Amino acid sequence: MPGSMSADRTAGTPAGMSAGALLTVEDLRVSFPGKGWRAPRVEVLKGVSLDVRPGETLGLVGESGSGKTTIGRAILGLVPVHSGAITFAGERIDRATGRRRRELSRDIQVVFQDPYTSLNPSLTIGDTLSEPLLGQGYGAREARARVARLLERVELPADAAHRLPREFSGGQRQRVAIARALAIDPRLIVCDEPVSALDLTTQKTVLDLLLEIQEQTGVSYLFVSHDLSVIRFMSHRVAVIRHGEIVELGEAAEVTAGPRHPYTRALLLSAPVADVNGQRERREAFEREFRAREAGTGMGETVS
Ligand SMILES: Nc1ncnc2c1ncn2[C@@H]1O[C@H](COP(=O)(O)OP(=O)(O)OP(=O)(O)O)[C@@H](O)[C@H]1O
Repeated sequence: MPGSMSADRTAGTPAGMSAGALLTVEDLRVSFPGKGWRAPRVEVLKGVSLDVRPGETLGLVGESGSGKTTIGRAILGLVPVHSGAITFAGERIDRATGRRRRELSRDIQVVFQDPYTSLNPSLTIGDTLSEPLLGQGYGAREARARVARLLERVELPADAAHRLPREFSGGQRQRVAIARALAIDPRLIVCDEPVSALDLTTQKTVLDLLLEIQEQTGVSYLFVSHDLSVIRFMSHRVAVIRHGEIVELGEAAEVTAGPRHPYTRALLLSAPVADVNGQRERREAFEREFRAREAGTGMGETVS
C-alpha cells in the first residue's frame, strides 16, 4: 500500500443510506443470458443497494468479476435492469431511454480505465474536448474558450488542444479523459478503475487531481477499484461487493480499518486481483457502448 495514499476522508460523514442522496440504487438485480443452449440466466447483481451523496465519493471495491462495472453500466443505462430502482436527483432513471438518456449524460459522466483506448486517436485533444460541448449546443468560440479552461483545470498546457493523444503519456491522457468527463459540468462521475493502468506515481497525481476537482466543483464520484488503498484514499464511504452483493457499506475508515465482514478482511490482505473472465474486453465494451450512446448512434440503447 503506498504510504502517500494512507489518509482517509471519513471525518464527519455518517455511514448508511441517506435521504439527501444524489444517486440511489435500491435492490438492483441484473442478469445476463447463460452460455450455451437453454442455459439459465446468470444473476450478476443480486439486490444491490447503495447511494451517493452530493459532493461525496463512494468507493466501490471488490475482486474481479464481482459486479462493479455492471453497477456503473446499469446507472448509465447500458444494461437492462431486471428489478430494483435507480434514482438520480429525485428522478427514476432505470427505464430512461433515447433522448432522455442522452440528456442524462450531461449530469452523469464516466472516466474509464484505459487512457490508451478511451481517446479517439485521430482527434486532437481540442476536438475531443469540444465534442460534448458542441453536442450540448455550445457555439464554436464558446467551446474553444471552455476547452482552454478545461486544459488549465487538469494542468495540461494550452497547446495540448492542437495535439493528438499519441503525443501524451498515460497520465496525461487520463487528464484529458477527466477533462472530457468534466466538460459539461456533470454532477456525478462514475470512475471505473481510473488509475489502475497507470504507474504508482502517476496514480497519485491523477487521484490528487480528482480530489481537487471535487473540492472546487462539488461533483460526486462513484469510484470503482479493486485496490483498497486507492479506495481509502479517495472515498468518504466505501461499499464492498462480492458475487453481486454488497457485503459491507460504511465510513471509509471503519470499513478499511475495522472491517466487519470476513471478505473485507480478506480483501485487505490480498494483492491486486489478476485479470480474469475477460476483464479488459468487458471494460472496452463498456466504453464503446457509452461513447456510441453519447454520440447518438443508437448503439447501447439496451434498456427497454
Ligand atoms: N454482457 C455480459 N454478458 C454476460 N456476462 C457478463 C456481461 N457483463 C458482465 N458479465 C459477467 O458479470 C460478472 C461481473 O462482471 P463485472 O464486469 O461487473 O465485474 P467487475 O467487478 O467489474 O470485474 P472486473 O474488475 O474484472 O472488471 C462477470 O462474471 C462477468 O463475466
